Amino acid sequence: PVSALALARAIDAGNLTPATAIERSIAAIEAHDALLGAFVATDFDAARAAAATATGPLAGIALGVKDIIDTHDLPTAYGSEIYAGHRPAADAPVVALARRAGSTVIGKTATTEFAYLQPTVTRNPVKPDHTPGGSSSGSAAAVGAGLIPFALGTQTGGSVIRPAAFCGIAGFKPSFRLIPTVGMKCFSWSLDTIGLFAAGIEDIGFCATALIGRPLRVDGRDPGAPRIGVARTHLWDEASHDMRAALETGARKAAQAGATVVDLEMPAVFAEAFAAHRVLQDFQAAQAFAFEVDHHRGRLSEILREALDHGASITPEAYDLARRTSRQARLALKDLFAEVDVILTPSTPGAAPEGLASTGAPIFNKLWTLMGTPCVNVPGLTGGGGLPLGLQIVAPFGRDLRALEAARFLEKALGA
Ligand SMILES: NC(=O)CC(=O)O
Repeated sequence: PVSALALARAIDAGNLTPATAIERSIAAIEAHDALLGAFVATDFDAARAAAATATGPLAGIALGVKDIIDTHDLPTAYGSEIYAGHRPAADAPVVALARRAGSTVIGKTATTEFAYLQPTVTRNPVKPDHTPGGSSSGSAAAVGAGLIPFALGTQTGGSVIRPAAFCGIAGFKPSFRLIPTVGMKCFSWSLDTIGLFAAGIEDIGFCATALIGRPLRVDGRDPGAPRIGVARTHLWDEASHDMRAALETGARKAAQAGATVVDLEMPAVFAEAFAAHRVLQDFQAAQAFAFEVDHHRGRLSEILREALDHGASITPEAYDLARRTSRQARLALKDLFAEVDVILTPSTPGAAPEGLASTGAPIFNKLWTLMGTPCVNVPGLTGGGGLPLGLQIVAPFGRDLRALEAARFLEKALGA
């Protein structure tokens, strides 16, 4: 993968121009994307024109925008034929902010249908006969393949952390509502979160700082060793042998690097909140997609129709109970983080599944998306067969810098 921070430093030093940096990304996309299938729309002439006058911290940084997020100058189809050729009148605010910071939107990256579970055509950059994960498939694959240094994605279940893990790159799902979701096709208004993909943790911190103007950089800093709680969760039996070994390796190397590492028992309320995620998500999606169900039901995938029908069957009382359970779990987080700074837990059940029929399971992500806590995928480990395995760092709500600092600590402890 290409480091956004290294590119920005070369440009700042006058050793590279933004135009040349963008040409490199264009050449890489032209050379490799026919096989990878990471992009669904590009406009290289517009990208060249933007790069020629780019200024700001992200000048020369080619940005891939997940096609669930509106752009005014590129079609936005949300991964569905229903919206083929759809041209929003305006950029989503997150895209406008990225352009304002100097980045060049080089294309729209492939999303699964409406950012749910029906896969798109994108392949895994490490092993093309495996899935790159979803729903931010194109963004993770494009960064993982080194085509671009920075991409935007979204997460409602596990759609940033899981593909980042499968593609061997850094993924950041910030605290809920840190970045505006306006202009992103809504799936669930209580869960939808915009996230970032980049080569490593320092690149994420650099891009996030430039994008939203918060001090989130972790390069050139040493905040000290974090106190880490290892959470195997109630889903531990679903983790593969490789992922179990990876978590133990991450815990051991963090301790060797000076971190305090303890095992965390997750109270039952978190398993209840995990179950509540589906109720809340599907209930909201059934309403968010009322238009598509009423006008284009036959053009929805079976897996999405099932979720929307399930959502339509949920009573307001059951939905309200799910919200109460979520609130109880968020309150219980205070106790969980009493003795530790961050939580270490798997990013996925294992390595990227073979084939493109599934984007894998978001089971190690959904709880944290519901909690609204900042999550970071830390790359660096691999399983049998050489596929990447990601470890997830979770920090308390609003402690995004702490999440990134601990993620950088772990990334260094793993050898990067
Ligand atoms: N939208 C989502 O987050 C669903 C998934 O995890 O793939």
